[in-house]
Amino acid sequence: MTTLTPEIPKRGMPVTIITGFLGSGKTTLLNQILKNKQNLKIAVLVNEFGDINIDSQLLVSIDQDMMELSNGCICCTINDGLVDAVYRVLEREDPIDYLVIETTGVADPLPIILTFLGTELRDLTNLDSILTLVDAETFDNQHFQSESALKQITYGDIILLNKVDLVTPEKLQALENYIYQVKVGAKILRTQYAQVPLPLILGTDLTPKQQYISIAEQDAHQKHHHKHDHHHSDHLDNDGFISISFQSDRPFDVHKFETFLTEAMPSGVFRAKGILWFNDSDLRHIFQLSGPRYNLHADDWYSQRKNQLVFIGRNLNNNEIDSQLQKCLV
Ligand SMILES: Nc1nc2c(ncn2[C@@H]2O[C@H](COP(=O)(O)OP(=O)(O)OP(=O)(O)O)[C@@H](O)[C@H]2O)c(=O)[nH]1
Repeated sequence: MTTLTPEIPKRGMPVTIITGFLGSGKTTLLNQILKNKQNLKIAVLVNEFGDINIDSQLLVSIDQDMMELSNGCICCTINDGLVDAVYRVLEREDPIDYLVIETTGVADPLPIILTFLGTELRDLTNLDSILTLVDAETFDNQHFQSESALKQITYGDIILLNKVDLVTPEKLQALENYIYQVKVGAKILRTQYAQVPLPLILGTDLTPKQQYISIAEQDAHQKHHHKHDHHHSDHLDNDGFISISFQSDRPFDVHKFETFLTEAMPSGVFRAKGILWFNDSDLRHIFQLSGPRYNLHADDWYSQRKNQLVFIGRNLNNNEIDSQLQKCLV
């Protein structure tokens, strides 16, 4: 990772949007940016699909420049929340150099792009680039039967083909060929743990703004004539992903939890993450499940001990997951 900081243009607060499907490495990239930002004052906006914000607790630096938007997706249900949050960043007394937004894994980037280029935010901000993470291990030409996963590539100014450590060179080449088919002339960077020199991804001014401004103007014109707003994203219906959360002030029995993972995890779960408290440990355990893999790693508690878990997938039964987890509590 180079230590150079990018040249940031002066007009309007630059904004970079990080998108990519569930578990592709968005929070990992955000952490790389925060670790290597040097003197750049970066504000971070993290949007999570579930009603508990796990990601914000896993960021390297959590301070007043970080805002969470949980319990909905900024591309649809809580778009107003996005606008308000951006205004709060703009109104800060000590000016911010750069805003980075992490979207949910099921977000359609277009409504978010249009929020920046089709409102008065257009003059106050400078949409710099859309970065799209692609999980090289789990992504294929079925793109999880998710329209959003495909749109994330279509609207990505830079595609970070991540997790290259988990696949063969042949699979990587095949994926690149597929991405070039979906997006002619795509800019693809191969990454492991989203490591990339910051000047390659920040301050690049790659978003084709004029193109989106025309779409926004067309939308406004159609709205004026009472036509349907076709850029409202209905991805939740299309893609069928739902999120289930579990919280408890009691610890888990580690063996029971492991049995849950190996024997009772519903097959519809595509992504899970959590901060776990086990009765026989003084450490907090970060739990990550993404596609076929899961891992647990331990570090110190910074907050009151409790269990917090989020499961994202299709056809999930809240009661079933809840009762399985209740049984793991001590
Ligand atoms: N082996 C490997 N694991 C990776 C790589 N990048 C990220 N991961 C792991 O993949 C899991 C998911 O990474 P995140 O950065 O949380 O993914 P995300 O896109 O933010 O996930 P959501 O916010 O839930 O959509 C974590 O366990 C990461 O440590 C990589 O390049 N190689």
